[in-house]
Amino acid sequence: MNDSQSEPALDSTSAETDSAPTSARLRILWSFARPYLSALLVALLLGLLTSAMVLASPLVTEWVLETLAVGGSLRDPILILLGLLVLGAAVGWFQWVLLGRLAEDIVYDARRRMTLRYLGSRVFDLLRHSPGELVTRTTSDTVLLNQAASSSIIGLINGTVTLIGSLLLMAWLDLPLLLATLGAVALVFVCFAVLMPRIAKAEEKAQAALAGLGTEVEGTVRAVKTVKSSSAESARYDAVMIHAAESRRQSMKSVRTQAAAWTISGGAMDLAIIVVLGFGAYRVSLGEMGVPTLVAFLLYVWGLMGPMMELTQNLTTLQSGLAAAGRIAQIEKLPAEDSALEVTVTGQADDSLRRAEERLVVGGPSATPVGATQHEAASGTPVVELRDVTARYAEGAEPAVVGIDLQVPRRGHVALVGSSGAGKTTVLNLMLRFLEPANGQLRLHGMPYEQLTHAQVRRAFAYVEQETPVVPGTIRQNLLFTNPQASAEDIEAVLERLQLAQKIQSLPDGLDTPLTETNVSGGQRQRIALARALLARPEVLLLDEATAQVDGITEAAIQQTIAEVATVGAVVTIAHRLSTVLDADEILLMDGGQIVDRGSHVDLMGSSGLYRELVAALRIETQAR
Ligand SMILES: Nc1ncnc2c1ncn2[C@@H]1O[C@H](COP(=O)(O)OP(=O)(O)OP(=O)(O)O)[C@@H](O)[C@H]1O
Repeated sequence: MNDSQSEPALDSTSAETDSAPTSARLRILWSFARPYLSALLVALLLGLLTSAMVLASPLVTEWVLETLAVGGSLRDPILILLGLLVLGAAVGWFQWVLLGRLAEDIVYDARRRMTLRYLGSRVFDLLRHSPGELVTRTTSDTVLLNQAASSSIIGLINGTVTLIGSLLLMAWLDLPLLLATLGAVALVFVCFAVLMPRIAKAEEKAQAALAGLGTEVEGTVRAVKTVKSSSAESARYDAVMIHAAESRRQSMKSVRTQAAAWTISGGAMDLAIIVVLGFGAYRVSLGEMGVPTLVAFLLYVWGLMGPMMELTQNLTTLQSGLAAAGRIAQIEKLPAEDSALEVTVTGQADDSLRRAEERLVVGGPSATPVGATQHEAASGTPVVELRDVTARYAEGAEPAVVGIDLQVPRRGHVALVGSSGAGKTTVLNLMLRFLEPANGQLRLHGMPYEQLTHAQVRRAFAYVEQETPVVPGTIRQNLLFTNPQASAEDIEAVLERLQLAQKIQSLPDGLDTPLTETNVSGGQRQRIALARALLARPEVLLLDEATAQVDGITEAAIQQTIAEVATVGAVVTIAHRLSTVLDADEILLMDGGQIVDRGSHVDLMGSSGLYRELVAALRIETQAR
């Protein structure tokens, strides 16, 4: 039994992180930056060097002016100024590149981990989330995170150092003038302290609206045919635009507040310059200070805006980054299929990434196929077996199937039939280990599923879904992703057999044409899925027949595929067609989550009223066609 099905799922409302204390959010953010500590330290050092050069320039300027006043040689101070300029530019360039790379490394690493977490998570826990929401977390949240975890940390430190350094040097140059400036500096700080939280809140809300926008657009595009055929464009437009309008409203709030903050602070600093100029000129006239000192002081006042801007901008970035880090960290709540796939999205000082990559990407030793031993083959051990299996989709929910006993022989065709909701798809979900049983056991070649990895179990199967979704990529990639080793001859033969060769030749790039919903028909897409299953040479082919009408060629292709595979391996179908039922070696009749009868078509026609009803319905459907 696997009771971990009840673990909390990812919180789609983000309410938890929103209420998390800043210290917890900072810890999450830091966990993203920590692996790059050495690069961060170098960037910080370079930043401090730049600050030192920025701070030194006015003093050297003062020296130039003083030298000019006494008629000395300007060579040394000018050379030093030029040296500072060149060195500052070089250090600034290097720091820029270093921070840019650091930011990209952080975002790349986060995306890598998130993708592995999605791929390794339990199917139905992942499906509970809207793809749009997961897309936003992987794309835009990671961008907010990278800025916060790299440049904003450095920017905050640099800004603080430059600001404090400037103030100290200004105090050293002339204390009374500094006191006259401090009023303006204090006004700027109060202004930002009051307005910044509002800016951050608005940006956070704009980001949340963006996630909603992604979800709505994604859902609308995906269901565009239903939307159009039900003339629901207006309703979908409204649903999308609510989020777009909210994003604009919040962003405008942020823009207005930022404009106010910058106007007030810019005005305050301009005022400070006028005060310093007036008061400074007065003190020069009294002989209490020299013109060079006044100029140097003014340069510091002009320069003050720089670190203050740096501090406030980076504080805003940090705020958005903290919220994004919180949302990204929630991905860790997606329950993994097994512990080896529990990639930590934060706190990267572990080897979970390597473990998961070995499992999912390079297919380590765990993906070794489980074959039947000669003894098992001889003794007729079923390839797949369900023993008294009960399963539910969520803790506390009604079981979807109860006490299922079922054996799939190594060769032949087993058909599952039953009305809608009878539990047929659930049986396939269990076989593919998308769902864990609450009770009972599944076995592959006599080996309990618990002793095998998910990859080992799945290697035995090829699964043709009813809706056969298009996996992004070319037709060739779609055909080969279960068996990349299939030869060109194999592909050609399978395409010929399923009457796809001509269609594919007619496409502009043949097999290398991207597969989309529009360049092949539904039936052709289904045949491509069958071709993929045939190329995989599975031990067990699982086929969920389309309930909707399929074209004659596709129906014949399905028939042929089942017949061919059943002679060399096992086929389990969810049968929605009379012909499929008639072909089956064993039919399992399901009702209310249980197998209520089993046998051949002839047996069941004699023994089961429910079966006769189902067959009558299929017959009517067939005749109607
Ligand atoms: N993802 C899911 N989450 C929760 N309950 C589910 C889920 N999938 C199926 N169920 C429930 O499990 C039960 C069995 O459903 P299942 O899909 O296995 O039936 P089915 O026989 O395949 O039906 P159909 O022919 O309509 O596909 C139903 O009560 C269904 O509501």
